[in-house]
Amino acid sequence: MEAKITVTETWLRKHRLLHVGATRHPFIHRIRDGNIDIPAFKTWLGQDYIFVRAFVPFVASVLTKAWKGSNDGDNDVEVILGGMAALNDEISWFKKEASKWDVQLSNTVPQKANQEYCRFLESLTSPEVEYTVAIVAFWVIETVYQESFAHCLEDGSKTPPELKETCQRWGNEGFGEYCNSLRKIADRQLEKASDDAISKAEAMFLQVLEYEVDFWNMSHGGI
Ligand SMILES: Cc1ncc(CN)c(N)n1
Repeated sequence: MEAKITVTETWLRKHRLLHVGATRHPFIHRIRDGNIDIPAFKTWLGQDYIFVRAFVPFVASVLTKAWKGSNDGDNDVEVILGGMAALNDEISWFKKEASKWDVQLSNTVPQKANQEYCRFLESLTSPEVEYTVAIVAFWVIETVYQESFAHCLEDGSKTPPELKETCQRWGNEGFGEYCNSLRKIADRQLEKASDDAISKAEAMFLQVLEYEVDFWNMSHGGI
């Protein structure tokens, strides 16, 4: 018997070009090919630290929605809580990495694309954004980084040794399993969602991919 195609699978097929654009961006290709220019990496590092700090309240809002909107037997709260714990480590890692690369985090000003993305995240904390839509956004945000950085660790990649730890942070198997758990939660929610909620969630899927592309663009001179 053929496995049933999930909603997220249909979106990934339908919007393949945009998905590839977000997960195989030139910034990632340059890391993987060993051609990354260090100022671009440092720009990404400083900007992503700002993003991650804004990501925490968004994840907290998803956690609240999971607590209200999932059943006792589901482990949504545990999965999201695990993500929050990882973010705590991530913030410490950014501080350590910034000092290694001589990036002054306190002097880093968010660029336009980052400001807009952070503002968007803040808008998603509203109780009016349903759990299904919020969990889709969360899954896409985490998965773009997982797929992008895992690509830099595949056989044949020429990622410079000093950037391997960065790629491991999101490209490791454990992070991949966590992203799969988020995807399963999203698909379970989508299975029981109204047509209207599914359309909103699909629009969210596309919007997050676009924000991610703009975010990568920033690191190589885009605004
Ligand atoms: C822009 C962006 N997107 C996703 C992630 C993964 N948490 C991140 N750190 N930064």
